[in-house]
Amino acid sequence: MSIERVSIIGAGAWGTALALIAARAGRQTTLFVRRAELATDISAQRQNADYLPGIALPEAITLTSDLPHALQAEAILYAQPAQHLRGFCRAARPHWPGHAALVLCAKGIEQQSGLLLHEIAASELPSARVTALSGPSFAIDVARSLPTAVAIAGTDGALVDDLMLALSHGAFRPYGSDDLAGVEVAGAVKNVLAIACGMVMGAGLGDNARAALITRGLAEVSRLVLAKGGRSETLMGLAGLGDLVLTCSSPKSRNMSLGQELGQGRTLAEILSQRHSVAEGVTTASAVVTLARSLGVEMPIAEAVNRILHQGSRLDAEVGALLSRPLRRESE
Ligand SMILES: NC(=O)c1ccc[n+]([C@@H]2O[C@H](COP(=O)([O-])OP(=O)(O)OC[C@H]3O[C@@H](n4cnc5c(N)ncnc54)[C@H](O)[C@@H]3O)[C@@H](O)[C@H]2O)c1
Ligand SMILES: O=P(O)(O)OC[C@H](O)CO
Repeated sequence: MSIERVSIIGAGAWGTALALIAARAGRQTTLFVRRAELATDISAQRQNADYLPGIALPEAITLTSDLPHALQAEAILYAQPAQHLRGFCRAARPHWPGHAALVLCAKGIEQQSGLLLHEIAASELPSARVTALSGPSFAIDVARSLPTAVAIAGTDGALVDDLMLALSHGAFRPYGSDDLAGVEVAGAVKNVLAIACGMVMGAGLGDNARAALITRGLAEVSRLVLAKGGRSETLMGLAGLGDLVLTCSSPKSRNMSLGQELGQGRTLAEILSQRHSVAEGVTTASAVVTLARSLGVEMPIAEAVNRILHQGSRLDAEVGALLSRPLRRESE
């Protein structure tokens, strides 16, 4: 299938960057904005001042707040926060075009159910051909045309190939994968681990501690990926190690910077009250704990992050508990 029309749902930083990718690749590009006045503002100013200030949006990107109109496309890229996917699917269902691809570009797990995003889409939007786009990709770097590689995953190989062709251009390079579950789990859990890394950096626990967290975090994500039917090779790829390293090493990450502020002693409520950007790891932390427990997967770092974020536990107590766990073989 030739993909000419690409619509992006959500005009946050990532949705806006994805619209730039599609337009630069020569696609007929529509960016769906929930609020009509914001669509008018962005259209008039040709920039998204709230989420990607200073980045010019070409005329080739059409802004709309009319969902049925936005759904007139061969590929529909979902770029709102993960917790809103179910609501989007329900709103889109009556208007969903026959064979359109749904590309999940959010990174998270549903808090109530512990479901992955493709599982929500399969139940709420059964006619959609579901794929996911994930990997190390700060929106601002993509918007500035800095070199970026991502994974596009789906079980329909021909569709994955079509999406790669439709979105690749210049410095933006997608790789294909058939491991939808692996790519999704890796992309969601890295946000929780980035909060953990931010906390240890904010508390001054040092680079050794962060490297240990990244490595042991990778071990626990691997267990969850395998339990969800994904493959361990995916963890060595862009959506796995690539995104984990990026997000756990840069204060440009909203998740890592939120963790840093927590590590410096601020409360979650204070931090969230001063931000308008999403840090998906906050909701994913409890979702991943629910999911891991239901599958009998041990995830001590995610459990610790969840207790600090949502149950009032202290960082020093959680670090002490992690360090005093029984000694074991690294590959167990
Ligand atoms: N920013 C990045 O660099 C980046 C890169 C890759 C993936 N992502 C993922 O993309 C998703 C969106 O992140 P972002 O960075 O664009 O967010 P953002 O913080 O820049 O923007 C917030 C977005 O949430 C939307 N929103 C707020 N309340 C909503 C509601 N009630 N219903 C529906 N939408 C609502 C806003 O319209 C806006 O699109 C997240 O899952 C994130 O993990 C972000
Ligand atoms: O800013 P973050 O922490 O949401 O990370 C953004 C992207 O997921 C990085 O790949």
